[in-house]
Amino acid sequence: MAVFNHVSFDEHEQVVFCHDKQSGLKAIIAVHNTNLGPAVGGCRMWNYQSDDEALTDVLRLSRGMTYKNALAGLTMGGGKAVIIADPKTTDREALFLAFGRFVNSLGGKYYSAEDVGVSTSDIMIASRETEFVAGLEGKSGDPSPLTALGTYLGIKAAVKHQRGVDSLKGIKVSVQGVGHVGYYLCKHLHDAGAELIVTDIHQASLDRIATEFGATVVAPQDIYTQDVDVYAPCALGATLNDTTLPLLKATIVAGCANNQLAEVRHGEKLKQMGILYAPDYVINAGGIINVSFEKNYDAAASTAKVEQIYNTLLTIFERADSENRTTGSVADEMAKAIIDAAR
Ligand SMILES: NC(=O)C1=CN([C@@H]2O[C@H](COP(=O)(O)OP(=O)(O)OC[C@H]3O[C@@H](n4cnc5c(N)ncnc54)[C@H](O)[C@@H]3O)[C@@H](O)[C@H]2O)C=CC1
Ligand SMILES: O=C(O)CCC(=O)C(=O)O
Repeated sequence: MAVFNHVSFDEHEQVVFCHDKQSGLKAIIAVHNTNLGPAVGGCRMWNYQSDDEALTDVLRLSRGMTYKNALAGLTMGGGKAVIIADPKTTDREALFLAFGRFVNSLGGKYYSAEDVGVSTSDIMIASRETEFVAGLEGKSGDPSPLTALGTYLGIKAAVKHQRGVDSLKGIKVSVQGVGHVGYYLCKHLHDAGAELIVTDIHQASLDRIATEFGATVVAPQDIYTQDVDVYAPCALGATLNDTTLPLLKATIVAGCANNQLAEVRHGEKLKQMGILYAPDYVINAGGIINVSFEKNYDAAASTAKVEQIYNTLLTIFERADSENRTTGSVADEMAKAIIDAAR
């Protein structure tokens, strides 16, 4: 398994492979860039099919955090961790204590938090071994509601830019993945009068959304072909790829998932298809913004900063149009300027 020659290696500062025999923990922590401050990003727990799949994920996710944190105006670098294990594992205490010890061993170069498969209670366990975790109960807590708020405002910005309207009433949105963030996003969209078409691989999560928000439920493979205005990817990454793009009927892609584009060229393809893409790390920054308030938590200040995502996206959309570029390349250029200036 190559690291330095890996296709997703992007001058990462440090990649740490962690193994704890007693708990069985197998994890990888990737510190991408610390120009702006200590690397901060959540921990994902997933049933990776191979170590290489886990490495690819953590390299891509940590790079995304560097760009996300920079563009959100945070004095934090980018990092991420993955734990190679079934996210439904019930015996989690030893695992997260061991994870906390590895995070601690980095001495504050990397701060961890929640991501897919990892909840606030897991991070609370890790916090018994390290101070370098965030998203704790009694402090900033679960980041998902703020990620959902930012994503909802990002959808509004995209609709405003493309159609010139402020309201989401009657707008059809397909949501792929109704977990922590997807649930709160559906609530915002439902309250705003949008029509929801949802999918997930967990029936119980779907039942809740159908009951509470009157959403139409479709099978996972059918989500791409829905006749909707907006497709909101809110599960795992790389769902915008050669197979799915030709199926899309939506004219806007705006969701909370990290690493939505399988490759950069899929951003070009979306542009050619006339589909407005809200760059993932811009629209989904609400959680990390909330986490950045961990030390002196101030809900109003956090919410106000998350609300800035709306204007940041409008700026990106307008620049992409006027310069005839993809929204992703405009966002990357803006983020890189901030990261390089801090070097
Ligand atoms: N939780 C947060 O605050 C943040 C989350 N994100 C990203 O947002 C996405 C969702 O995160 P969470 O809601 O926290 O995770 P989650 O694990 O609570 O929810 C993900 C949902 O997607 C479903 N899912 C998985 N594979 C699927 C498939 N093939 N088709 C349909 N559904 C599928 C899962 O069953 C689950 O319900 C992830 O990509 C995460 O990295 C990004 C920023 C912050
Ligand atoms: O929201 C979080 O839990 C931390 C930030 C993060 O990992 C992310 O934005 O992907």
